[in-house]
Amino acid sequence: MGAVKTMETVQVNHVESIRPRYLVVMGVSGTGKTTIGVNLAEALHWAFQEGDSLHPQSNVEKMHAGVPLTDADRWPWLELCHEWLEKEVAIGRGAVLTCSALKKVYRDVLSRKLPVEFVHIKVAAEILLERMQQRTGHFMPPSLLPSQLATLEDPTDEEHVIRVSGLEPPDIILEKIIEVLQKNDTPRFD
Ligand SMILES: Nc1ncnc2c1ncn2[C@@H]1O[C@H](COP(=O)(O)OP(=O)(O)OP(=O)(O)O)[C@@H](O)[C@H]1O
Ligand SMILES: O=C(O)[C@H](O)[C@@H](O)[C@H](O)[C@H](O)CO
Repeated sequence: MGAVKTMETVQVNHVESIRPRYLVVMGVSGTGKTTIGVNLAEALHWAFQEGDSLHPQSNVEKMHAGVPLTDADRWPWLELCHEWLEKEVAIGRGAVLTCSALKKVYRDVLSRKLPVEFVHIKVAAEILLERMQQRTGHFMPPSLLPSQLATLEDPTDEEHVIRVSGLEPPDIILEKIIEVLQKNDTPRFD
């Protein structure tokens, strides 16, 4: 993939019409959560947090060693992610967090008492493997992709989920997400 186009090169009109929202860009490793999340937050002038940065070092070392995380490994991390979202909701400026959020119960932690919505990026497994193999300097080994896919509970039937294909170029994905945010402005109050 070529360098991700900066948002200046992407036609993003009337972003000011989008009210502050709190999005978790989710999906298995390699789907493009960071690539999309960073640029989405930049385009919307919202806060951004890389969920991976909230992992304790023990989790990073475990994944780097090719060992899948367990629920027990993830609960404290998910609570830190929730805490960040809660802080941003209180500020009220809009925010984007990247977090794999593989299971429904994980998504329930992230959205607990908060108007959190999810953007699920979907990419075919063989493309994910290729991307992870080509990626350099990242702690996540491609060998963990099968466990990521096996753990994922697809949020197909869940509410408050924006679904996008991660196969298109990042700038197109960004435009599509922003279009959905502009068209579907139903606040989440459950
Ligand atoms: N839409 C895209 N088209 C092609 N390549 C992409 C796209 N989005 C991301 N990539 C590439 O795929 C790799 C994974 O992207 P990225 O790190 O953003 O994914 P991620 O979901 O955050 O991964 P992880 O959860 O492992 O951190 C990177 O090398 C990135 O440049
Ligand atoms: O829940 C998990 O198993 C982990 O969070 C992984 O998803 C990593 O964060 C990420 O994918 C790094 O590549």
